[in-house]
Amino acid sequence: MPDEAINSTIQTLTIAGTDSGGGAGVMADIKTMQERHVFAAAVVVAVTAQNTIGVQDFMAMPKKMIDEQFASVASDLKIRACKTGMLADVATVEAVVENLKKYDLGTLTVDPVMIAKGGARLLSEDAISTVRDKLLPLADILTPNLPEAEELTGIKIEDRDQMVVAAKKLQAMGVKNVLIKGGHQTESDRSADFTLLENGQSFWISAPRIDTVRTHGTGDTLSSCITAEIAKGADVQTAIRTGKKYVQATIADGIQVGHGHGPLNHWAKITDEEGVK
Ligand SMILES: Nc1ncnc2c1ncn2[C@@H]1O[C@H](COP(=O)(O)OP(=O)(O)OP(=O)(O)O)[C@@H](O)[C@H]1O
Ligand SMILES: Cc1ncc(CO)c(N)n1
Repeated sequence: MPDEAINSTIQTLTIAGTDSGGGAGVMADIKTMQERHVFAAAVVVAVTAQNTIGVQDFMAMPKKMIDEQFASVASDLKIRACKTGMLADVATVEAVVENLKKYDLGTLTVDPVMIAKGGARLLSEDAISTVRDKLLPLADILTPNLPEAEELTGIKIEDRDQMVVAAKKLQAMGVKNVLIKGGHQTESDRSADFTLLENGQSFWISAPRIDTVRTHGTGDTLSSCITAEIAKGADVQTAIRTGKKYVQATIADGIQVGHGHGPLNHWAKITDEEGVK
C-alpha cells in the first residue's frame, strides 16, 4: 500500500503531562481529539499524581524516553497537527524543542501551561524564559491564559486593552497567531478570549461565564480542539471558534466527578445555544 494510503486517517499528537484524575493534560487532550474525530497520539513528557483537588506529585520523563517517544511516533505515524501542554522544567522544554525541530509534526499549538487550577506549578520558574526564547518561535498558535500571558510578556493585564497589547508583544516574540484566554477574568459575566492572527487581523470571542468550579482542563480542551480542527483543514479563526463552542458545551453540560475543580464533559455536543459570539 502506498504511504499516503497507510496514513490517510487524520492524526494529531499531544506532547504533555498526564493527569491521573483524568480531567486535564494528556487525558483531556486525547478525549477532546477523539470527540472531534481525529486520531490522537501522545508523547508523555511528565506524569502527575493529580485529582480534582490538586497535584499531589509529579515527575518529568528522562530525555532519552522523550526522544524515543518522538522517534516512535515520527517514524510510523503522519501527524498533521500537534500541541504542547505541561512541560515541567528546563530540560523537558529543551528536549521537546529539539524534537519539534527534528521532525515534521504539522501545525504546532503551544499551550504554555504554568500553574494548575489548584495552584501547583507545572512549569518551573526558571523554565519560563526557555519557553519564551526557544519554544515560542516555533509556535503557529499560542494559547496563554491571563497569568501566563503576564509571565511571558511582563505586562500586568487588567483590562481588554492590555490583552491586545500583550498579544502584540507575544507576536513580536515570534509566535504567528496568539489567543489570549480570558477564563481568569472572573469579574465579567462573559468569558472573552482575544485572538491576533498572523495577518494582523484580530477578533474577540466571548461566551456566558458559567458559575461552576468544574473547569479543570478547560485550557487543554480548547487547545486540543483547535489542534484537531486544524488537522482537519480548518483555518485558524474557524478552529478557534469551534474550540470555544466546544469548551463552552463541555462546561455547560457538566458531569459530577471529584470533590474539587471537576473535569469537563468531553462527550457534550456543540449546540447553537452556547451563546458564543
Ligand atoms: N466558568 C467559565 N465559563 C465559561 N467559559 C470559561 C469558564 N472558565 C474558562 N472558560 C473558557 O475556557 C477556555 C480556557 O480558558 P482558561 O483561562 O480557563 O484556561 P486555562 O487557565 O489554561 O485552563 P486550565 O489550566 O484549567 O487548563 C477559555 O475559552 C475561557 O474563556
Ligand atoms: C498534566 C496537566 N497538564 C495541564 C494542566 C492544566 O490544566 C494540568 N492541571 N495537569
